[in-house]
Amino acid sequence: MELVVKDLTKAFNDQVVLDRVNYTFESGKIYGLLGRNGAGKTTLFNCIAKDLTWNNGEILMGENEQDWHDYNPLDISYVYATPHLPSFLTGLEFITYFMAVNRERLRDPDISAKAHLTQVGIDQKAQTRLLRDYSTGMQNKVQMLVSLIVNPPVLLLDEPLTSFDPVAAKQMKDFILSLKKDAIIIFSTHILELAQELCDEIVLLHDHQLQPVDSKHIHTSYFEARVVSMLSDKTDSEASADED
Ligand SMILES: Nc1ncnc2c1ncn2[C@@H]1O[C@H](COP(=O)(O)OP(=O)(O)OP(=O)(O)O)[C@@H](O)[C@H]1O
Repeated sequence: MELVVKDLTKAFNDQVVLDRVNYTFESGKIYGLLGRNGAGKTTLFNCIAKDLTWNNGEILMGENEQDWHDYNPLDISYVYATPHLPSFLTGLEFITYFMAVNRERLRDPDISAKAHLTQVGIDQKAQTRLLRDYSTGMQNKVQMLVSLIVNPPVLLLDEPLTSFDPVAAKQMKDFILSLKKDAIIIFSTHILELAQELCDEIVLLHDHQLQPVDSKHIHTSYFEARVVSMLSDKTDSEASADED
C-alpha cells in the first residue's frame, strides 16, 4: 500500500504552509516527520486525515501507481497531539461505544473494552471515571488506544508518547512496532532519539516541502547535527563540517 502526496499546496489566507509537497509513503515502514515549530506537520496530518481541505494537489492511496485512488477518511487513524475525547463519558463507556460503532474494523473483536483499557494501564477504578477527570497522559492513552484497536492502513501520530510514563511509553512503542508490517505509520516528533529508535525513514518538513534524510545517517552519532543543519538552512559543506 502507498500513500501518495502529489503537489499538495495548503495556505491559510495568504500564508503558504505547504507548497507543492510531494512524497510517497509505503506500508511496512515507520516514518518520522521532523520540522521546526510551525513548519506545518500538523497541517499536513490534517490534510491527510481530510480534517482540512487544501488549495491544490492530491492525496491518494493504492497498491501501485495504476491503483492510486481517493480514500475514505476512515482509512486514516489519527492520534492528535491534544486528545479529542467526549469528556462526559467514562473511559469504559467511550471504548465500548467506539468498539460497537467500529465493529467491522476491529483488529481483534474478541478483546473486550475492559481488557483493552487494562492493557494500556487504565485500571478498573479509572475505567469508570469520566474522561474529563483523566490526567493528560491517561487521555492520550485512550486516544492512542482507539487508533490501535482498529486496523488502519494509515496511522498518523502527532507528537505521541511525550506525556507517557516510561512503562507506558515502552508499551506503546512495542504496540506501534507490532502494527508496522501492515500499515503506513507516520509520526511527528521533536524527540530525535525517538525518531532514531523507531523510524525506518526520516522526513523533514522544511521550507514548505518534504525532504528525506538519507537513511544512512539515521543511526549515526552525527544524526542530530545533520538534522539541525538541514533545518537551519546550512549548506552541505557546512553540515559536513558540523559532523566532524
Ligand atoms: N487553522 C489555522 N488557521 C490559520 N493558521 C493556521 C491554522 N492551523 C495552523 N496554522 C498556521 O500554519 C502554520 C503551521 O502550523 P502547524 O500546527 O501545522 O505546525 P507544526 O509543524 O505542527 O508546529 P509544532 O511543531 O509547533 O506543533 C503555523 O504558522 C500556524 O500558525
